[in-house]
Amino acid sequence: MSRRYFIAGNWKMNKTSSEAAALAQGVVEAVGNVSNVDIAICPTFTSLETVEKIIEGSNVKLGAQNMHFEKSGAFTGEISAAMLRELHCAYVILGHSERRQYFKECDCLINKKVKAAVASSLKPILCVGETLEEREANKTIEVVSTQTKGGLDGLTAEEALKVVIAYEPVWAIGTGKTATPAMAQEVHAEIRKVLAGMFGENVAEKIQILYGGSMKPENADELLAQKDIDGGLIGGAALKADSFAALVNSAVKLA
Ligand SMILES: O=C(CO)COP(=O)(O)O
Repeated sequence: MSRRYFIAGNWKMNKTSSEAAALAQGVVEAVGNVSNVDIAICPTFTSLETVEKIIEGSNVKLGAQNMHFEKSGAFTGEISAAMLRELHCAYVILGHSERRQYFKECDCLINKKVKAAVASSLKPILCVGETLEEREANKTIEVVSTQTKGGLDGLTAEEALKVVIAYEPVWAIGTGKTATPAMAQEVHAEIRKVLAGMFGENVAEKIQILYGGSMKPENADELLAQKDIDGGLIGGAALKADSFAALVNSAVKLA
């Protein structure tokens, strides 16, 4: 496969800076030398600087969990792309279902953030995924296609190559319920078709599409073995260095 595997940890609103430092240290010790798989950890804003100092010089990259699309200004409580770049963030998670659900983020807003991230040389990890209700109404492909198109609207093919997509079925996040490898593969293949339609097949073949939703060491091998699953965006299992390392090692075996 020409695409590299990518394992990213989304720590969500967990870990104080001192706790984050300990976890980052554990991750670096376990997988900091891995070179054939892309690895990132995404702590809270308040821990970015601390974590960056720990992972510096290793193969573990830094990511943030959100950002504002404006460069600066009167946006109390918000963080800009330039602020993240100065802390050496390489990635930013955008459009996570928790942001869509609890903070009412829509495709149009997420699209502005994706464009602002790319313009600042931050790689967006654009999250898409259906709710249980949408899956039961057979709307999975429609929802995921709309979110993918909406999030990437107006990007050039060259810009699209800087984006990572994460398919995260909402009903699988934090629930212990995982999409079966076949279910996930089906949606990943559809996302790649949407990308091919927007940017051409050559570009679509190069874009990493991660799976997220109760991914853990016990189910990772089978998920990662699917043709269009290029890695994982990990929540709960990324909060312990040993389980995160086990996930990275699943990818290492297949790489
Ligand atoms: O939302 C997720 C990653 O962004 C997945 O979370 P869990 O791995 O805890 O299900």
